[in-house]
Amino acid sequence: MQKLIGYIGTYESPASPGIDCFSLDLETGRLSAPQRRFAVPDSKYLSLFDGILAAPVRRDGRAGICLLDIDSPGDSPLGECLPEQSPACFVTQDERYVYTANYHEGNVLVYDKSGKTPRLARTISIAPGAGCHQILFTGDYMLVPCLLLDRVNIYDRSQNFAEAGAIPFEPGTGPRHGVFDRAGRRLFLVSELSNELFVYEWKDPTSVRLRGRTPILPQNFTSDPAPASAAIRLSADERFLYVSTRFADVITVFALDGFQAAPIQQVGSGGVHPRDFVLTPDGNYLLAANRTQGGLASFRLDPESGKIGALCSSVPAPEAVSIVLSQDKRSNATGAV
Ligand SMILES: O=C1O[C@H](COP(=O)(O)O)[C@@H](O)[C@H](O)[C@H]1O
Repeated sequence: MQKLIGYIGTYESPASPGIDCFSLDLETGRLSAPQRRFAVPDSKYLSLFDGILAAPVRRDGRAGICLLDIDSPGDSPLGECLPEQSPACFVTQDERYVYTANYHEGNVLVYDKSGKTPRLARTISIAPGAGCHQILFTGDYMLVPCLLLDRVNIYDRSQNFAEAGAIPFEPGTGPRHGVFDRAGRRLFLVSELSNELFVYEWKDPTSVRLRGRTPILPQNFTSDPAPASAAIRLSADERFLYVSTRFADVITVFALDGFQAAPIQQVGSGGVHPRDFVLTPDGNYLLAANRTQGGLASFRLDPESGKIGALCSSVPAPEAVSIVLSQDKRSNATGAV
């Protein structure tokens, strides 16, 4: 049986005190019931790189990041660094550094993970209330969607993170998450407040051209609370784009043709509050992390049309915030996670 192993970052609650682990059967789409894997409170957004999970953590009134070895049998972090007041909402990493975006503190922190314990190497303070929500890299440039400033800030890593420009938005747009295509030419951004998909042609920070802007929801759609688009993912073949919207509780599929993005389908996320979702590397499944009801839900994808098919499986995942997938090294083993 071919399986993928996944990890779920969560907001801390009695039902979600740490990071859970689950498996996905790649033949049937069946999910195993998530089980506690790491003792990390408020792990929220996970990043997996070379077998190491980086996650936010909150401990004893302090916050920061921890590093976890997914191959170690233990449930404790390899190391932690706690310089923050509240955990970050986004984490990413490369060979040497872990980068966090903190919505509440309005900053980006860079941690050096070359030692056993991560060390704070750099603080890029933007502004309290900036609502920094994500970090994207293309070439030497780092982009930070600042949801509450209606701006995506751009920094030059090769120049010690010097400011290199910004992409401005109209007030009340709320840019939240984005994704570049592999060529680094197209930048797709989703806005949480105006619920739109923006398509940019990127050359460098001085040449960022808006090529398309599409509403994600039907024109008169209302909900209480207001709809809040969240995650955005590009299919491996770069033909389709997927966006989740909380409070509408839908995933919207866009077909891409160059810089054109046309909505082709909108389906329920299998629960309530789809804060994150992922696509499996084989292009056959979409897994949605519904935070408040419905938990983790797996859907069959049609790689040809890009459309989302039947719900295959759903399992409880209270306070799910993010999902990461890793190839199961034991994919032919019978033992479940
Ligand atoms: O998407 C959102 O995220 C922010 C920040 O997340 P947090 O995990 O750091 O609290 C949240 O506050 C905002 O309301 C929400 O829409």
